[in-house]
Amino acid sequence: MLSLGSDTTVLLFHTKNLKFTPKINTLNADSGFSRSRGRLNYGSVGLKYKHIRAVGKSIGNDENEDEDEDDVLNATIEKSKKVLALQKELIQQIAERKKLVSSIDSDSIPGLEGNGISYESSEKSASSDSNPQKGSTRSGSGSAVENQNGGTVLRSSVHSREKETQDVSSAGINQDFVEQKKRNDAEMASSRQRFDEQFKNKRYEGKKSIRPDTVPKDLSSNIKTYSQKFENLKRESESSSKEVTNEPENIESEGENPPPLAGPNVMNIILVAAECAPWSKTGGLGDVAGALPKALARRGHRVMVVAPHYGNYAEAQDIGVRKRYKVAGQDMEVTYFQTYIDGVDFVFIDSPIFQHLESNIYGGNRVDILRRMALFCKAAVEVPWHVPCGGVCYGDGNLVFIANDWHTALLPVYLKAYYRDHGLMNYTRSVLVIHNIAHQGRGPLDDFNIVDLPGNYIDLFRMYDPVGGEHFNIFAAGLKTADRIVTVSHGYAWELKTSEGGWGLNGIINENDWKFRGIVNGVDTKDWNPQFDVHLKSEGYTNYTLETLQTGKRQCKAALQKELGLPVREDVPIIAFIGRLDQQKGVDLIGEAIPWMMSHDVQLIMLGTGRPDLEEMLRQFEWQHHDKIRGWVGFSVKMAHRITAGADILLMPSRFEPCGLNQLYAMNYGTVPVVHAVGGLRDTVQPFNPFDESGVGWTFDRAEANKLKAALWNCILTYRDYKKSWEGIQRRGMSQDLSWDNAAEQYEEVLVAAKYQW
Ligand SMILES: Nc1ncnc2c1ncn2[C@@H]1O[C@H](COP(=O)(O)OP(=O)(O)O[C@H]2O[C@H](CO)[C@@H](O)[C@H](O)[C@H]2O)[C@@H](O)[C@H]1O
Repeated sequence: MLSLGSDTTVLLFHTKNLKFTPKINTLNADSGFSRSRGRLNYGSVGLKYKHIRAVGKSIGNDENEDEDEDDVLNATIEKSKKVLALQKELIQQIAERKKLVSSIDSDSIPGLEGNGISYESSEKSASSDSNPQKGSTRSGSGSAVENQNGGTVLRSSVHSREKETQDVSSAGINQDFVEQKKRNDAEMASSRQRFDEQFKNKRYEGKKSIRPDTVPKDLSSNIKTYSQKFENLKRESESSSKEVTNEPENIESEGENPPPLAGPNVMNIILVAAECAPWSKTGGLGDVAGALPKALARRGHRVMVVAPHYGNYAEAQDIGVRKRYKVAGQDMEVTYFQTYIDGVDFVFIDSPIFQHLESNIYGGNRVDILRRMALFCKAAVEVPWHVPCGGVCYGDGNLVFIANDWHTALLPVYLKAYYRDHGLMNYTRSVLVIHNIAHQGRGPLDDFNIVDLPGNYIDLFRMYDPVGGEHFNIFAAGLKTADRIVTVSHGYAWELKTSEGGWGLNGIINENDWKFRGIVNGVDTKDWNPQFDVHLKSEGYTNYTLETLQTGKRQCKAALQKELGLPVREDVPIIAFIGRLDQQKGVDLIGEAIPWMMSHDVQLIMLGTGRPDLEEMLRQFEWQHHDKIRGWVGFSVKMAHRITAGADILLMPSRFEPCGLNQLYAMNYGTVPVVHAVGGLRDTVQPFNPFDESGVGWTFDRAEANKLKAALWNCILTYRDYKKSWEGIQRRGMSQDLSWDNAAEQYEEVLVAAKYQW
């Protein structure tokens, strides 16, 4: 019989399933060998399954086989126990680490007052190990301590903070600190890496231990028994770990889940936006800020959204952290509110200048808005240092910010000017997303004084165009400074590089083409899903699915007609428009087409706010055609959902449309889009082809009323006379995977590219 020395770190197996090359240290030949077994060393992938036996197929008598299977089972259970012990140990470490960090004063970040950043806090906050600054041991400023996991944290005092402020040089940055910080960085990074690896390996081992696909194939017959025993062990472990702390519940249960989809690319991501649904929303940006982070979190990343605190949000708690920042020479205090929903940390920055603006986010004069956005970006960059989420700050290692539109385009600039230029936040990157290039944060060059940057930074903002002459342009500076640029569709990515579509920034975008990419937005399939939509649960509306499309939609249509006081008729097509009333959305083209539309048997429902003349136009049309038109002037999320469900056709004659979300929502609800083939609309609405019954809507190639009418007419005809084709269009629209998951995967590629860019 061929046997193995039982203490050898060895493998004996002849399985085709395991592809690594084993080291055979000891191998004793014997007669009557019936199977191979031994120990596996997975060292090359960081796993040490020293006590698992890999059992080869087959040969041998039954008695031995039973015995061996028992052995195998016992070995597997033994191994499971060990993995659980490891998990417990990890949980214990986390609990201890939490205790440690909560006892640490976070005020260890040096003052950068000359650049408008000041640090005066009266609270205690936890700090992450990954923040190299916090490990600074500059004399008098604090003492670095190594925590159990190899991370380093700093104790500092109010005294030390004052001293730091005095030490700030005329350039605004403490040079002593920077030098010391650079020396510490390497040490800190390797200590961080040690911790990460230790953590990762333990998590991985935990996962490996129970995923059937990681158990050698020959054990498959035992998996059932094994799983049963493992479940018992797990339950045991669950009850004991809950006593330690409630947070690691996730970590422990990770053993049950597959590894994160992001695999080794898992990182810390902070999306920063001026609006975030459902708390604040004027349009698509709010939707994206509310949904994309959740999809990134589903891939295994640690994700945070930072938005201003415009109102009192029931879910968010004041975490008691206070910081002060200077904006245009004025000292401003911010506080932080935080909540955790669907795997994402939502952090709201509170300041008197944001309060009560929830329905007027971009209100006020140019300077007011600029001051708000400057304060917001300054505070947002430091959130990973100051705001503990689940007890631990994100820190600035392995971190990527996602800034959005001109409102947060200052963030990449601050990240560079205040930190990266001074050897701080070395492992932090920024990505800037263009949702709409038409708004750029333009102003006179004097606006540079408001953003508090070193004089040499003015050139990043300086722009010239034939209309505005020389001016100050925030978007331009953000695009140049960000590590990567994304826009929200491929079509718009192409358009942005043209003089017609780039709105003066096409030159910069072309120069930075190497770091620029289009990624089509997705749909929040929890919020915008006819099956679960909370706005369809009352007043005659109903939830529906692909299977119940016909009955469900019919019921929603009747409820909508009833709610709006239109004749309740099943046979008349309802045409809808939802959106901001401005030049971009082409509402005026609908206005031009209304006399023609009214000559046909249709109903038209328009929901929007914006330009006063266009709002007035909506009211007028309703007044003139009261039996056929409803023009709802206002912002109503509930009505947007109900219209999307109850209408047959959604009109989007946008002059330009970076992506467009309403057409995606419409298709999800079996509502057929008729759109101008531009930007993201062209990417997402495949025109109907009656010959092969393909496509999901209608498109027209120029933003002109006649083109709109022609496309709409074909659509109405199909609705009336070709019911089968109509249903096919609806079904194809609903069957698409429009979720954020695809987009999140592509964002991840961009974030990884940014991470490895130096
Ligand atoms: N009166 C009203 N009442 C209730 N809800 C209303 C409303 N008016 C608009 N909405 C809602 O606001 C959102 C609008 O999203 P869009 O993507 O169509 O446009 P927006 O131009 O704001 O976004 C920009 O950013 C997004 C996100 O990247 C891009 O898709 C888009 O092309 C770009 O112009 C939708 O959720 C819509 O239902």
